[in-house]
Amino acid sequence: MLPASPSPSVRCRPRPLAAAVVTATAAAAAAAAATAVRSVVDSGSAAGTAAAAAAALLAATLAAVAAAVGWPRLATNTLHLHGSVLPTVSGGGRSPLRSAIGDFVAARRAGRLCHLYLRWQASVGAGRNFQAFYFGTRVVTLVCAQDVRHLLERVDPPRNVAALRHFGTPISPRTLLLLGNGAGEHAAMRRLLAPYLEGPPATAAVLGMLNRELSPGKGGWGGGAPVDDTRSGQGVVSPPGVWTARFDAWAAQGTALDIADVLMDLTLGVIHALIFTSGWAHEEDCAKAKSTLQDYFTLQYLALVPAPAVTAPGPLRTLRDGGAWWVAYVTAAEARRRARRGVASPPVDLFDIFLADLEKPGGAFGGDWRRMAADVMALMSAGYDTTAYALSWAIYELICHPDMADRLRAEYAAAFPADGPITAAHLAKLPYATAVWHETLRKYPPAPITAQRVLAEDLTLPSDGSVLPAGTAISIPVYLVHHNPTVYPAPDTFDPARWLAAPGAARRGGGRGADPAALLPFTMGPHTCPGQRASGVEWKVVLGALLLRYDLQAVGGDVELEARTTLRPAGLRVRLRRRG
Ligand code: HEM
Repeated sequence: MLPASPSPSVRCRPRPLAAAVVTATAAAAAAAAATAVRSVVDSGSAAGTAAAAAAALLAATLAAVAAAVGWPRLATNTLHLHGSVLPTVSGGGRSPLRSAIGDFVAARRAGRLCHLYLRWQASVGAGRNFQAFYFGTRVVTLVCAQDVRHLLERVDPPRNVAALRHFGTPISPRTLLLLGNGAGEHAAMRRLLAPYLEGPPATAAVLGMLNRELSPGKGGWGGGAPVDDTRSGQGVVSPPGVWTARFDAWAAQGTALDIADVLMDLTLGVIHALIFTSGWAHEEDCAKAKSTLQDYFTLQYLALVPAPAVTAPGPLRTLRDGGAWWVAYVTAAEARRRARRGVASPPVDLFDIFLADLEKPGGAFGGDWRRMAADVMALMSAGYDTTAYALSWAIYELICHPDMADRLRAEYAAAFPADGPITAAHLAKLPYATAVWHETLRKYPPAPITAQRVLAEDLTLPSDGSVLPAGTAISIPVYLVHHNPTVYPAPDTFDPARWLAAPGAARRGGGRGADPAALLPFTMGPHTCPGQRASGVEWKVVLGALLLRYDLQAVGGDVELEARTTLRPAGLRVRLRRRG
């Protein structure tokens, strides 16, 4: 997933009146210092003159430092120069001198970012937008769903590229994740992806992979009576898919699975199938993809931890280039293989679409190979942990709520085909599973704090008319939006039924119905997640396959919310027991 960043990159914009106030204050301080010096000089003592001059210099320096450091707070909170007075969080970040950055870094290290944001929210009041200072720089945090939607859908400011640079620099700085809307490059890329990734082809690719690899074999999806697979007269009985065989073996051995890890592997295979369906034999293909990704992460890690790009010394730069080269090499090798086979027309998968675009004058990639390699890696790495965590959290809640698991099982058993592949039509018959999907994403948004944005122009917030100046960095903790009790009553309760009642009923006092407009796990607007359709299909099929075939049991200690870039159920170990 995209890394959230605390990076304090933008200073509040000075305005002429405020500049005049600060200048006048500094001038007054200097005049006072000069008067002090003059009076000592007039008294005639040489030692006294030197001491007074030093004291005056020190005082002037301190005044200048205080003015510079305190400027954003003074300008915004005291002088109202930026048109908005948002509440400031208590604890760290109350002032430029007591910066929030220490709290942020400590919370991120400890995997407690959501806890920190909840504390901040509590200090300013539920559902209120707020600000925090990071060494004199203010970052505005939007929590009001109406403002978040307006920002993302209508304004769509670019992500904070400086804070995200490490995500794309190793391969290309012009990967999808780092593109603003300049010259329409981002929009062109999304147009290229949309017909496949956001339409029926993605559903078909995900279902194709899962029908094959999660196939229950002779028992059929319902896990009931064996289906006659020998109609062909050849006595062939279809074996379970490779993933089903794996799960069966773990169940037989009573293995306590780190289910999030296991599901990350499975999801990587699904995303890989989206990009490379017509590639090598699938198993081999996935193993290669995994090792490529692992190598890439290792290189990225080695190259980018702690030095920022500008200060990275030679060897680190070389490593970074090594990562770029490696990904470009792997992508080019697959392209060569396909060229030998001949270009598929119409394209079969995303990689075919990318290759065709590269050939086209004026294509979305502008003929740039490295950009394509970067986007292949972006797609591979953006979605595998998020989907896996969404599945893992649902499993955790269903273990805690056996009644919900039973209801879901009954729905899946009725909807999934007794024999043959699962299709989109089968998935459409799962209203309760859809409610559990929404409630899981609400309570545990896999990307709890989305990538920071930077305002290109002044923004008026629709909720209260606050004006945020151009250059302001905006943070969007979706986790807080989803835990706002005025929007979602009893936000800590896992209650899929919210999504079955009439929308908005809760706020009108007529029931528990949740407001879909405040559900933002994939964010909104032009930069919204393009993988949401694929992840939804995978989530439904995998959950159904597991529930129908196994009883799920949690083993081990407490499950903790581990919130760094993504939201992991730390400590969740699950044992499977074959049903029936
Ligand atoms: C439950 C699963 C997932 C969640 C919760 C999720 C969430 C998100 C979020 C919050 C963003 C950032 C949007 C923004 O900055 O406004 C994002 C972007 C992105 N996601 Fe996902 N994602 C998921 C699965 C996937 C999958 C499966 C893929 C790939 C097949 C994927 C590919 C991407 C890409 C490429 C972007 C960048 C889009 C752009 O910049 O235009 N995601 N995702």
